[in-house]
Amino acid sequence: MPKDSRVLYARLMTSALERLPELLLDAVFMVEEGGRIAFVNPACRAIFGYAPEEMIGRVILDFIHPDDKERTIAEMGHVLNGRPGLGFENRYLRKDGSVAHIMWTARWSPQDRLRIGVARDVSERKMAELRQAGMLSLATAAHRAEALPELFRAFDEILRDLLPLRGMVVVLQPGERVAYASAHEDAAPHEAAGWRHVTLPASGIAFGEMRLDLQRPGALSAQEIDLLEFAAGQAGAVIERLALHADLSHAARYDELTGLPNRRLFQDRILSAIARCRRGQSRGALLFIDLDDFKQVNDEHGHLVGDQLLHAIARRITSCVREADTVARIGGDEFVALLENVADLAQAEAVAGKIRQVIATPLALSGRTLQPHASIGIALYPEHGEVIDQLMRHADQAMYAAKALRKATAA
Ligand SMILES: Nc1nc2c(ncn2[C@@H]2O[C@H](COP(=O)(O)OP(=O)(O)OP(=O)(O)O)[C@@H](O)[C@H]2O)c(=O)[nH]1
Repeated sequence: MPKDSRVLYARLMTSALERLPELLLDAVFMVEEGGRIAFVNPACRAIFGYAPEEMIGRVILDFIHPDDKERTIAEMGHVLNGRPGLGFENRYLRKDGSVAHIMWTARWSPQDRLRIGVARDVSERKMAELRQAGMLSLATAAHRAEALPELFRAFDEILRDLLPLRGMVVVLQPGERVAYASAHEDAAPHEAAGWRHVTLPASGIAFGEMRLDLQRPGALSAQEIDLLEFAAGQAGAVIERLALHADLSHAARYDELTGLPNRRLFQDRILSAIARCRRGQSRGALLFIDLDDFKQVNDEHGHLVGDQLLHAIARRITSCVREADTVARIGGDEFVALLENVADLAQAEAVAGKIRQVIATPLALSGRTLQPHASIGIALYPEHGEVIDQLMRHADQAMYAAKALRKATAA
């Protein structure tokens, strides 16, 4: 290099080096042993929102996010003991109150008795990582949820770390039923403007809304809106799954035509009724009710009228027993009634007589009048059996005997 060029180059280098603190995009700090800031370059304004003169002379810990103070003090101790700090990350509070995620390199200069630190704003990368982790947490919570309040409580907690969220209300259709609420008492009503409403969708239908009380409702970033929509999509899928589960679980235990418990649920009910009778040393009765000549109704008037009759019979039997008693449909035209705290056989017979009588009331169906009849067999706990099979067999046989007697009398 010619001498003139070398001189020019050296001059340029000196000038650039002199202006280096202003040119750097990272913030360079010099911090005294006690933590007081001795110097910071102008880059601090873009990163922290403060001018250098607002930071110099103050203790650096005052700017740190309260939750990160403890581990930052520990890290400072390591640097002071001569271990260079590389890649340490913590959070600072900007002048506007928002959070800045910072990555540090720092070393202790013994002869200057200063800690030299270079701070890089990694907020964008950090937020992207947190959002990614947040989405995973939302999906996991959605996968695990067995009830909606539990789901929205988890969502509330996850979203609070990622959004300026103050409170959340979830309303479901129909009827705007509030499924979850964590809003502050002094918050504006969640129907008011200022709350952000996000639709809960599933299979193209809106199930309701998540309503969010945000510190800056109008100024969410595209990524924050994506996150909210992801949460809403996950919640919609859970609502759909729980509704389907409720449907299936109901269908497994109840008879579709009459709405009465089916044979399976009846088995559970009779088991617990027997246990209660045993504990309370009380008596229970099992009534086996079978319609007479029901096949004829189907044959003469059609299956639909048969269905309507079964539905009406279910209502009629139910009207004769106490609320705590169980009426179930266990077969085509077979019903059972489970009566607890029965004094004696006479009392069970009185209920059976009432059922027989109510069933026999003439019934107008699709323009015809039907007069159904039923045969009823009774089994008493513990006299006729102490386990289900014995009781069922006894009631079944008693019903057949009653039916045979009726047929013989009618003949
Ligand atoms: N409409 C309708 N019919 C049903 C249903 N389930 C079973 N059935 C019919 O109920 C009838 C029961 O017939 P049976 O057990 O012979 O009883 P029944 O005609 O009442 O004769 P007895 O009990 O001897 O008096 C059959 O024809 C079945 O097809 C149902 O859900 N709806």
